[in-house]
Amino acid sequence: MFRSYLNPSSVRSTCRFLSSLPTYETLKLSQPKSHVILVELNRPTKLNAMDKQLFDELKTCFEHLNTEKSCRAIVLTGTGKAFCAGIDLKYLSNTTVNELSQIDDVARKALHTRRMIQRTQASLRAVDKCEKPVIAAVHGHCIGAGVDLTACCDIRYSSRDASFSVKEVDMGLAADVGTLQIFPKQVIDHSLFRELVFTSRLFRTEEAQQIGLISRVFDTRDALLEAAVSLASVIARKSPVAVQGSKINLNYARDHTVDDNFSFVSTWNSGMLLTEDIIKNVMAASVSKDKSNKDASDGAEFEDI
Ligand SMILES: CC/C=C\C=C\CC(=O)SCCNC(=O)CCNC(=O)[C@H](O)C(C)(C)COP(=O)(O)OP(=O)(O)OC[C@H]1O[C@@H](n2cnc3c(N)ncnc32)[C@H](O)[C@@H]1OP(=O)(O)O
Repeated sequence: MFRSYLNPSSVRSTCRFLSSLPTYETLKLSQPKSHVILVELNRPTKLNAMDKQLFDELKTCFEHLNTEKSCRAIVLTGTGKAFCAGIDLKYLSNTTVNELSQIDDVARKALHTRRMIQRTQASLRAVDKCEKPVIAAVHGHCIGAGVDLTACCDIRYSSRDASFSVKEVDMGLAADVGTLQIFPKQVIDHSLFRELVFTSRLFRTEEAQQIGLISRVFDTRDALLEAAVSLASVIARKSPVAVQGSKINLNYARDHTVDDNFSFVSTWNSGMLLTEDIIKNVMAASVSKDKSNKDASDGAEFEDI
């Protein structure tokens, strides 16, 4: 289906790029538009539940895309009928029951568990830390670690059929890979968010929009993917210096004080304002003014980073 997004001018760079991509068993990668990479969680028979291999491959993949010049924006979705049904329950029970049963000392059990949690955190944080904007396109079930994964994305769209659950309380734990660490800095309706966390109850797109988890809802999955890819393509045509600098500053601002944020951006822009992209944008804007173009950066082409 995504081949239909390809246009002839992007085919050559697509082939060059795809041939250099590593392949994954639990992820499917494609390039629907120039500089846009579609990453699909690919365990459809398990509703894309995340096992050790998927966690590991997700980390490798996003660390690779972070430095891949041909990638400027990413759409993250799931194959099959769900976005993600959370952590793989077999993997969870294997790591929390089987592996721990072979360790006697309680401190060593704790350290073993801590390492597993930190490995899982590093996997999802690779999405958060990736300097290219990541758009989550959510359909069907989005449960537990699936919600954590969306917390690590920059923009979240969904189809009308999406349903969500912050399932961790019902599993007997506090969510530890994104939902409780990132969303409290972003959600609008904290009262409803806390209700959803404490009850683990399923919620639909209306409430997901109310808390600010989802910004746009589409009637069908095709419409969702088309909109997500098209948004990614708009972002990918902008100056990558400006877009990636904006993501770095947004993430920094989320994690620091206002004083720190002003200080950081003054140092950041003392170098970045020297970019040729500013000249290109100014020139494109003056041309576009003549032609009444609505997008100031239309017509400007920017070097890969
Ligand atoms: C360090 C800790 C880090 C992270 C912790 C995260 C915590 C969590 O993620 S908690 C959430 C865990 N997930 C769940 O509890 C969801 C379990 N799944 C379901 O409840 C249902 O599958 C469903 C999502 C409601 C969908 O139901 P339905 O449409 O009827 O499909 P099924 O027939 O149940 O599923 C199809 C197929 O997928 C397998 N599967 C679904 N979810 C998981 C999962 N989480 N882990 C492993 N496998 C899963 C299910 O077993 C079926 O497989 P078969 O081989 O066909 O049996």
